[in-house]
Amino acid sequence: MKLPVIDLSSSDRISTAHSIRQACTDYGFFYLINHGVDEQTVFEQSRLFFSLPLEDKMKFSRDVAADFGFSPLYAENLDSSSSSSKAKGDSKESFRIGPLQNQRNQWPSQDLLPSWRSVMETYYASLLSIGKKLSSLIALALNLDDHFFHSVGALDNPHTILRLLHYPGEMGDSDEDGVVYGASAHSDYGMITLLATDGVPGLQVCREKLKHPRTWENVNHVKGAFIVNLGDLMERWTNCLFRSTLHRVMPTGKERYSMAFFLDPNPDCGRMLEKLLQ
Ligand SMILES: O=C(O)CCC(=O)C(=O)O
Ligand SMILES: [Fe+2]
Repeated sequence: MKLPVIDLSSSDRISTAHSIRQACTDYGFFYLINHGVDEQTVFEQSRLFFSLPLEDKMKFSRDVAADFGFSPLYAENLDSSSSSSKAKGDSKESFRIGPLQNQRNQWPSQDLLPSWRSVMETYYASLLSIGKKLSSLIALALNLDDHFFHSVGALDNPHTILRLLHYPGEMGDSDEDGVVYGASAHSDYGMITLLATDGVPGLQVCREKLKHPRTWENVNHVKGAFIVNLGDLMERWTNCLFRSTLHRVMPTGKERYSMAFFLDPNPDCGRMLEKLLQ
């Protein structure tokens, strides 16, 4: 599948906004290039964490209340329609980092992984800044003022999550409960997701989520590009003009790493929006 490419460094914001509008209407997915971030050292740190023995990783096991920290293999099933309680979860392990100021974040100690926290914090801050730039382009793409998402408070203490992912690469052997996925079919929930992948294939999208049987197309890795996709909230906010596209990760037999940054609004901004629209 050939997704549109958006150049974040282009000085022609109007034409960039036009391309974003087209990409979000047609696909809900696009590549973002020239964003100025090198994610290789972040991938290295992520690999270091996931290479730790399971018992060490479990010490950072997700705090249920805050949803931050480590989540082991099969702990999660992203496909809400696969309701069988027997169904095996997704074949991936993950580590979630919430807003940097959140006290519930779990950080491996300096003795364990000396550069981990600082590398993650720097990456997090860069992604937040890219996400904010992108949201002003998305506002322009919706024929709104480029400060729109700022002015409704969406980007004031936004609800951000950086999710480091590791797919061990085992081929999902199907059992009586069905296939084991890397990440089962889902759409993201919020506003914008910025995804960095390591070049190992597996990510697929389904452009027509209401059509059955579903057709899945591979999303290729483009070196240095983020894969951007929109979440359900953006689809809803735009009355389905922009798409929140169904996607999944299939195991290919190869180990795979990715990092998803979810930029979701401040949970209170809905009230501001409602007032604005009255
Ligand atoms: O690992 C990937 O490429 C996709 C991950 C994903 O879709 C998610 O975490 O929401
Ligand atoms: Fe996703």
